[in-house]
Amino acid sequence: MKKKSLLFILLPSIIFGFFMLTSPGINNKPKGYVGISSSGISIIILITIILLIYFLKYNGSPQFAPVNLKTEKTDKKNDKANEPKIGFKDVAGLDEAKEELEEIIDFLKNPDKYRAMGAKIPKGILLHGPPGTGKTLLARAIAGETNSKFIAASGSEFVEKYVGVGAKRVRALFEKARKEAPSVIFIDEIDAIGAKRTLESNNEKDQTLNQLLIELDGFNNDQTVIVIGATNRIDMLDEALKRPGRFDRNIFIGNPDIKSREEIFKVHIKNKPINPKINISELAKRTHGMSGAHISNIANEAAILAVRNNKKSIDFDDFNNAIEKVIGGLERKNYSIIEKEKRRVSFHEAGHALMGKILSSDLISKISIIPRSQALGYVMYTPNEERFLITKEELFNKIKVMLGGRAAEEVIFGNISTGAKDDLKKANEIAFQMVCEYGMSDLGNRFYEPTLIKNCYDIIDREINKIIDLCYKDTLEKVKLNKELLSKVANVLYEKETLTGEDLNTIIEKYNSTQKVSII
Ligand SMILES: Nc1ncnc2c1ncn2[C@@H]1O[C@H](COP(=O)(O)OP(=O)(O)OP(=O)(O)O)[C@@H](O)[C@H]1O
Ligand SMILES: [Zn+2]
Repeated sequence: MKKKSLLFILLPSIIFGFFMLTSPGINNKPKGYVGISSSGISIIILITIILLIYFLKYNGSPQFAPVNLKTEKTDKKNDKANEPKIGFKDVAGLDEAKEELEEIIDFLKNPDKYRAMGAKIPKGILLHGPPGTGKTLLARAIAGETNSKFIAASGSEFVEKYVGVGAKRVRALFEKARKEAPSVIFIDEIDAIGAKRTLESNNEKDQTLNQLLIELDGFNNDQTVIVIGATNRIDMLDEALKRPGRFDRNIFIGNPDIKSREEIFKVHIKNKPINPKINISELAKRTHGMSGAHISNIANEAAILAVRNNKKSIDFDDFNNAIEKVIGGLERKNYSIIEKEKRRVSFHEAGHALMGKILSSDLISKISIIPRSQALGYVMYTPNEERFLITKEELFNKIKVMLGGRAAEEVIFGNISTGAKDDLKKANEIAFQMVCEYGMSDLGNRFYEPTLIKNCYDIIDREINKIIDLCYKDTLEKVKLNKELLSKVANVLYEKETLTGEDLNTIIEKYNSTQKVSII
């Protein structure tokens, strides 16, 4: 019986019983007497006891709490028998992530091969990145590719008031996964249980997290179970969770670039009647900064609009209106700013890349104008070689690469923007260390203790200023000298949104072939 219906029957009957038994007419008591007869008392006590037991059983005591209250929902989610199997072909783009997951897939497919070698089996993977980028989809595809059972849960399902309930659910989840192995456990919003523990301890949360750690440690090599956690806030996770043997691999799943957006569109229009004149790359171009979930939403909206207008197939207008609608649902202001500033961000990032190439510091692995956490774009480097010592010249070069973004903005637009905040912070940190820790300024071979730094702040500040100024002047000069190449890189970046190190080399080589003297 449902909790609510029982309450509806029992509560009125108690009240009714009370009034009946205390009513003077019924019990033939003298007028004014409001006492209760002894049989009345026993009935009320009996009903109260029944009520009390009921509430203790279902509400109060954690021992009685049903384990995994949401199994119904989770089971529904997991019961993929009637749904078509999802594989990597349904996940568009995300090539780097897929490549990283190859090994996990191979393990799930051929666990014995790894066991025979005595190899430690990978257990936990964290997928992190903005919402709607395909983390759940990817986890599902791993299960599909390997014919494993997909067992999904959300971190918030384990957050409970009563001590021990969350932990019990974690145990039940892993038990189920072991029973149904090979299996993939997917815990969305893992930060809800895996958040950093603070001094104000919360017994229930701590127990749940501890249970998760115990389960992760408790796997042995015979069990083919992989745990995938997803979060938008990897910085919030407790370090214990990221230790070797637990979630020791993390893969960033970012918003798609223009090519990936095109592929995502293709996945989502596959089963829809589409006007053959539709230019998908144009759709991709118009959805800069959007996630896979937005694109899937657009495809669906476009189909609805086509039905509403009694069309036989979805045409460009439907897509256009759907894009407008989704943009309208996003914070319109933010979105249009991202779009408008795409050109400035392209030049800014190209400025970093250009300086990186000229000064041949660390290898550039990727340049992107797809927003990532706070940054509107970024350049990723792979360190050239394992190094412990860095020369003064190399530190100068690092600062110049960091200032390359601002210099490019100044050279191209004639003004500067707030976009260089993080670059300036990092450049100033290096300059500060050069002055106070490495003895690389005009103040000589000095090391400044914190107390001394306070007292000599003015002269230290002047030295930092000198270093940054010197670097910026040189950076400006180099950017001006290579303005044409900068524009070439920025324009391709604007078009493609991400460039690999190789793409960058190709652009430079092509440019150099048109020059008498090659600059880089
Ligand atoms: N790379 C992709 N290829 C195809 N479809 C995608 C892709 N990324 C997202 N989608 C679409 O967006 C929907 C939502 O994606 P998903 O739930 O996997 O995102 P998520 O990263 O798990 O989001 P959240 O962080 O909000 O849980 C998917 O069901 C799919 O339709
Ligand atoms: Zn920058």
